[in-house]
Formats: sequence, C-alpha cells, structure tokens
Amino acid sequence: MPAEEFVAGWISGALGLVLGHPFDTVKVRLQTQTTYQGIIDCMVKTYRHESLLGFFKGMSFPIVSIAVVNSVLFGVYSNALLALTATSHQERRAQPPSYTHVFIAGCTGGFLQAYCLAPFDLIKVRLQNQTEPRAQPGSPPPRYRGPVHCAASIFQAEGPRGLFRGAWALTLRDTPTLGIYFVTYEWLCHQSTPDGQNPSSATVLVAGGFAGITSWVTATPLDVIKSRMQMAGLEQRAYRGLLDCVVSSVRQEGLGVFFRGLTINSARAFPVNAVTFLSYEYLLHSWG
Ligand SMILES: CN(C)C(=N)NCCC[C@H](N)C(=O)O
Repeated sequence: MPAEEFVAGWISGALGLVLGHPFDTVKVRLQTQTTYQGIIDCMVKTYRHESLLGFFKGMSFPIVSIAVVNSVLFGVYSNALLALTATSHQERRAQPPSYTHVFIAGCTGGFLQAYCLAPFDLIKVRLQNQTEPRAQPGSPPPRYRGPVHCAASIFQAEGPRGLFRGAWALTLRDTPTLGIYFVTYEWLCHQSTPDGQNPSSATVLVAGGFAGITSWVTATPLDVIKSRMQMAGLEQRAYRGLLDCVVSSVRQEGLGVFFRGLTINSARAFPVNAVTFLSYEYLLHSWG
C-alpha cells in the first residue's frame, strides 16, 4: 500500500485548512446562530467583539486532525483506485480510470474519513460557536477552555457516544460528495490536458478549486443539518434524530435553511481545494 498518498494528503490538507479556517468560522456561525444578518454582518461582529483571533477559534484541533482525516481521504481514495484499476498514481495519466471507478473510490474515501473526522469536527464546531471575547478579568469564562477541555466535557457529560454527535449526518454529507469531488477534479483535468500528460499547475489549481465548489454546493444542505445536530446537545434544542432536525429546521425557517452558508462555503472551497490539490500533486510528483 503506497504510503506517500497518506503523507501528501496530510500536508496538502493542512495548507488548505489554514487558508480556509476564517471562512469556515463565519459559515458555522451563520448556519447555527440566528443573530447575524449575513456574511458581512457576521464578519464585522466577529471582528469587533473578538478581534482577528475570533476567526481562528477552534483551529488548533483541526490542524492536528487533518493529519488523520486528509491522509485517510487521499490515501484511501488512491488505494481504492489502485485496487479497482490496478494502476498507481503515476500510471493514471497514461491509463485514466473510468469516472465510475473514480466515484466509487471517492465515496469510499469519504465514508471512511467521516468517522475519523466526526469527533474533531464536533469540537471545532462547538469552539467556533463560542462568541465570547478573550477572557477579561471578572468576566465569566467560556464554557470550553480549549479543545482538550471541550472533548473532556463532552465525554463526561455524554460518554464516548457524545463525541460522535452528528456523525451520521456527516457520513451522509461526505460519502457521495467526495465521489463528486474527485470526479469533478479528474474530469476538469482531463478536459484541458493532452492525453497521457500531467496537468499543468494552472489546470490543477482551477480543477481543484471547482472540485471544492461543486462538492460543497452539494454538501451544504447536510452540512447545515450536521452542524445543528452537533450543537444540539448544548442547548435544550436536542433533536430526536437526523430527520427530526431536518423537519423542525424546515418548519421554523423554510427550505432556505438548507442553503445557509452556501456562498461562504463556495468562496472558501475554491482557494482551499486549489491549494490542497496543487500541493498534493506537487508532493507526489516530486517523490515520484
Ligand atoms: C464536500 N466535502 C465534504 C469536501 N469536499 N471535503 C473534502 C475536504 C477538502 C478540504 N479540506 C475542504 O475542507 O474543503
């Protein structure tokens, strides 16, 4: 099993993550809180209330977790494709796999990464939703003092299952959309690259960026549900399950609820995934 894909997946994911985290914080707040009038309002309030640091809340844990999550995604994807087509990453330009194989390998990667991602994503969402400014003398401390305290508090209050709150929605979000992610990437690379050649850096950037946008556009409805279920344990708003969360969100806010955070998700997806794919291809090429 080639290990380079796992390492390349980790490094490229970390680069994309740092670039995209401020957008991600705004997205999570728009999806789970009703106090903001839109992206700009959320950005202005976050900056005024919490300074620039507010945008980077909850980032330390994803930086650690991306090592696991992105290496599982890219490693499983590439190894699943190897099992399906008997071609390595280097051979795939000369003998391109079918889009069905790419889709199945992407879904497999998405399914397995969702379970690794679930506890890290839960902690990230809980920390991003803490809107208190940095602790001032005399002010009440935030509920969670940091990622470890957050994980320990959830574990104490709800047991190990609590750490997997929203995992179902996350799996449903990621399994098909990661199939779409890799199919879009491969298709766009194929369209603008002569047969048998490696795509240029510009092609990889554009194809990676659009793969990010396409997958996040399709992922946004379940992303909203996932974030709400992850926050539900905190307030009295505990849903009876995924379907209950869908029904009560639509009843209260209409169908538009599924598109909360769509613009910011797409704006974030382009640079994050352009950089992720460029560094992934570059690393695998240079280890060659
Ligand atoms: C639609 N979904 C779930 C994805 N495309 N997931 C792949 C993640 C890629 C990158 N780390 C990101 O956060 O955009």
